[in-house]
Amino acid sequence: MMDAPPLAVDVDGTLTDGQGAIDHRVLPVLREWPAPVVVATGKSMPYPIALCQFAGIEGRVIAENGGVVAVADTDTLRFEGDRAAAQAVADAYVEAGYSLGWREIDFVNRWRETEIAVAREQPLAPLESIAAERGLEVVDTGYAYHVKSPDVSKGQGLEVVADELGLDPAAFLAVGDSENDVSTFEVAGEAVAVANADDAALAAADRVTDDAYADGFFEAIGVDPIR
Ligand SMILES: O=C(O)COP(=O)(O)O
Ligand SMILES: [Mg+2]
Repeated sequence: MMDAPPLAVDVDGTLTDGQGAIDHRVLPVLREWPAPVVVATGKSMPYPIALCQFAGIEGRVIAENGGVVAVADTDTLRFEGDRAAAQAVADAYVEAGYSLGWREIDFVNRWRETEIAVAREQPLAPLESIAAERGLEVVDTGYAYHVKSPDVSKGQGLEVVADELGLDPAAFLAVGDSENDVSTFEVAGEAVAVANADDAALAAADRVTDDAYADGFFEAIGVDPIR
């Protein structure tokens, strides 16, 4: 086998099962991967940082769809996007009679610093029009609607992380499942969508796995996990 490439890996739908639970078999695989692993997610920062911590890997994280980038190796923490603008969209959406759809104590947005996420059970059209009025966009990850600045993306985050690590972004193998992974797929040298991916990710991928979720991730990186 050729040298293992650095990985840019999505979380929800890629390292998880269909219910959002991490497939425990990914933890030793991430830890033993011989090249850098970058976790690139729409979730807020504490989730991927905790994943890195508990998997025993260096904290190299793209959170909030690129809004927050952390590279422990170089003591880097970078923010993009506009939380206040996203909050104004959320406020106007609630003002118009809708709800963000989370529980009263909102762990989805509590530590979110550059965007706002809305539950997918909530109406999308008014959220999109309110966001567009304010120059923001809504991205559907299959797990939440994210109200974000259009110039922020996981792919831009990957360019920052690669630069910090002294790597060419084109050296990365990216694995993901949704619209918010398309920018990563464009920046990475090789892009693999897992079988459960949405149409945007399928169209942007160089390869699509036969297996779904974490099994698709293992297939994408050519690893046979211990069960
Ligand atoms: O937070 C989400 O909505 C999706 O997260 P993901 O980018 O790890 O799939
Ligand atoms: Mg995903």
